[in-house]
Amino acid sequence: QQAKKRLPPSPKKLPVIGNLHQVGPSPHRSLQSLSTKHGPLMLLRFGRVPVLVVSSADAAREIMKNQDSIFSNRPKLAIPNRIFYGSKDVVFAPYGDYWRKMRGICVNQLMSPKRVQSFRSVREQETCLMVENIGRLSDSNSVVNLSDMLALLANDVLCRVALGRKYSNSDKGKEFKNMLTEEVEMLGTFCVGDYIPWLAWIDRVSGLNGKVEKLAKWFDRFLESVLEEHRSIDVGGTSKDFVDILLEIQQENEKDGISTIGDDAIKAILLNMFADGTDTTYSVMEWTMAELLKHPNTMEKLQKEVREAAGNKEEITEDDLEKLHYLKAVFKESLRLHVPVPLLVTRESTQDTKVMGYDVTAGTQVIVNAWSIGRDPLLWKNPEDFNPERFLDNNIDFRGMHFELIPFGAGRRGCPGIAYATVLNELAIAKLVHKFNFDLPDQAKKNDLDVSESAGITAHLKFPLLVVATHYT
Ligand code: HEM
Repeated sequence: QQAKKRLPPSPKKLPVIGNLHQVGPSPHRSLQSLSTKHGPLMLLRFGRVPVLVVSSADAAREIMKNQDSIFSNRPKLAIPNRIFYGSKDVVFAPYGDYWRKMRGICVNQLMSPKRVQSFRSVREQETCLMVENIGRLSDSNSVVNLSDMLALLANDVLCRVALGRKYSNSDKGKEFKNMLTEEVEMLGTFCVGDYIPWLAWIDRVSGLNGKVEKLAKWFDRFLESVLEEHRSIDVGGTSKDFVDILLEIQQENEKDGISTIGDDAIKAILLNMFADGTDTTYSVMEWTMAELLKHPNTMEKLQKEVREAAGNKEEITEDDLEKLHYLKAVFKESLRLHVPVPLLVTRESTQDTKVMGYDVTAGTQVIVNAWSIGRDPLLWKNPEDFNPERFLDNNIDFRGMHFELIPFGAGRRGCPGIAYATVLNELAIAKLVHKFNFDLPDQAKKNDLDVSESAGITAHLKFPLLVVATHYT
């Protein structure tokens, strides 16, 4: 029976670890190079776990559209399980009724178009503040660390939207930011015990378990205090933040006697938002600015479009974004080349099935290499070039319908934060290129801008983006 199975091609494995030794510090790159040898559907083994690696748009469509219901589970992994209160969140919750309920809250309550719209003033105030800060540095001829500015923007906006206020000016805020960085790093960390259970002691001895425990406890204390504050202070008529909304749902559920979402679920959702919603958003803005600095003609064309749309107005606003077609093309091109989460979020199959003629067994983990699909020469002409023009004469989009461009995933488990991320990104980039001309500091000019990638789950620039900004008048 077993012998009749037609499994996808696999590279050679080593005993015990399987193919783990072939996944280097940039897994999307090593998996891409393996897939050029073994094909767009490749079966690896990480320890005892079968892992299907998907590297073409057709294979991704098969997994995330045609057989989406079979591939909508997430594997239970030790680190997210500990951080998100036993997977009581949305991103890592197993596929089923609980996930459906939490996803519904995300899509209909927290991330609905109306709600995203209700935070317009937060976005406008925070982007204006960023422009003022850059303006001050420009007045004193100082170099601007644009990476820091954009990270602060993404963080401050989400803090206001989710928690009702910013924390960046306090010591607590600095700690919060460091903890978030650690959280994202932790989520990208490989836990030996997940794949080779009898070697789980390595995670204890290496100090990994202790670090995760410390982080989880810190966030728990922090979010407890946020919930307590919201319960004791009536925020009145101002627009509701995520904590207000989640506490309201909790109270209504209690009144109706429905199995309620507990405090742990609320804290888990909030942690999802920060882990998935800040680092990714800031990564796209940072890469976009880096590519614009590397491609002065593209920068000029974009500045022309934005400045013409602004006309005599002091500020470009969200109302103007709709007509900024070139800006949208720049955003897409940036997401194509620099997929913020290059391997998306791992899925897992819940039953035996066939994919493109190959047998895939239940319990197989599935990694979709969106980064590699975005650079597939069969889909994209000169894929390594940054060329927004490629999007001007077609309707290819990143909302999960066109599988050659899936930075937000697709299907049931696709990202519910697309609208939130898109409007903030477009507004921030439009404001920057409207108000300033940018150049590289002399030293960087000599060496040309280094756009290499850092290692880790989110692909950032390896070095902070330092620029000289001059006011455009
Ligand atoms: C540029 C910004 C962003 C990128 C590139 C991104 C990317 C992703 C990806 C790749 C997934 C997994 C999709 C899949 O399995 O098919 C995901 C899921 C998710 N994202 Fe995002 N995301 C971004 C922004 C946000 C924001 C701003 C939020 C909320 C504040 C958010 C909340 C979520 C949630 C809750 C899920 C889990 C969905 C589920 O499993 O049902 N994301 N995101």
